[in-house]
Amino acid sequence: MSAERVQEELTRELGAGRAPCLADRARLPYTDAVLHEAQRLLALVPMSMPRALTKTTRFRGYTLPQGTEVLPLLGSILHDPKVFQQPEEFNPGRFLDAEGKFKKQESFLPFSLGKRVCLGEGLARAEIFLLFTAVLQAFSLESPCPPGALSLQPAVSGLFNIPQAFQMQFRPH
Ligand code: HEM
Repeated sequence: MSAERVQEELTRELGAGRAPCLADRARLPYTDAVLHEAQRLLALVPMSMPRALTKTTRFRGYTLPQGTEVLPLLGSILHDPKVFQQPEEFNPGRFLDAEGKFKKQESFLPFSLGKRVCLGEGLARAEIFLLFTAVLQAFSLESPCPPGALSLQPAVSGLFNIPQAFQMQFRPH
């Protein structure tokens, strides 16, 4: 989906007026979908944190001895083509149902899951929503070069996926 189209939809949904608060999330499904899709595509922590097996385990025909290090590949879940078709494309529609309501995806796991799930998930999700909605409601964002020329591939990929640096113009609405 083109950057212009996403921005148009966001401007339509957010409108002008006071900056949204967390209670507004439910009435801003498109915005929520855009923020989920940005997190999915970036996959900030692609390998989660290393684990070690506490006991010898049989898995898919292999015997893995106690102590084996395991790296859960969150990036491969977030880019799984069986769940997210054309996973390298930015498409907020993945998180919307036919009526335009926000649709949860079980495979949306940028914060991992289980006992060691990210402790800051609630805070991070709140901050992302509040910051982006406040900025997008007050400004139009424009790229000095054609948005299609910007690479969505991370500049560095390791423990974290670090996005490419790019320039952006902020114009007040
Ligand atoms: C978009 C932002 C963030 C993402 C995508 C993220 C993602 C993650 C991931 C994937 C893990 C590894 C979980 C695992 O081992 O299975 C983790 C762990 C952790 N995160 Fe975050 N995180 C974010 C922001 C934050 C913030 C803002 C805080 C604190 C205020 C935070 C605190 C922690 C802590 C303390 C752990 C270790 C939990 C444990 O091992 O028990 N994170 N995070």
